[in-house]
Amino acid sequence: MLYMTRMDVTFPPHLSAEDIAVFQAREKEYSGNLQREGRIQGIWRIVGEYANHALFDVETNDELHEVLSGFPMYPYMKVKVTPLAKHPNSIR
Ligand SMILES: O=C(O)C[C@H]1C=CC(=O)O1
Repeated sequence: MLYMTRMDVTFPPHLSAEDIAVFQAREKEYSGNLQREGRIQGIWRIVGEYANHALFDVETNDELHEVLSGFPMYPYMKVKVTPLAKHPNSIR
């Protein structure tokens, strides 16, 4: 099942630049693993925002929730999920 997500990241002001760098490194590793596994099909930066759109391919809502809540930055993310169905005009 395909899901388009939007993740907005807001770090609390008490986190230092070093704390944030650690989160970013952990996030890169976690996200890279999901991309290598094919559970993230693509991820794009939303221009001008600390936010992304990502296309997930997972089996169930529960799996998506597990994957999303495993992101190291999850406590600092607002996530919007859009489930995708086949468009009747799609040629693929
Ligand atoms: O930098 C971001 O957009 C936050 C984060 C969420 C997933 C990911 O790979 O990075």
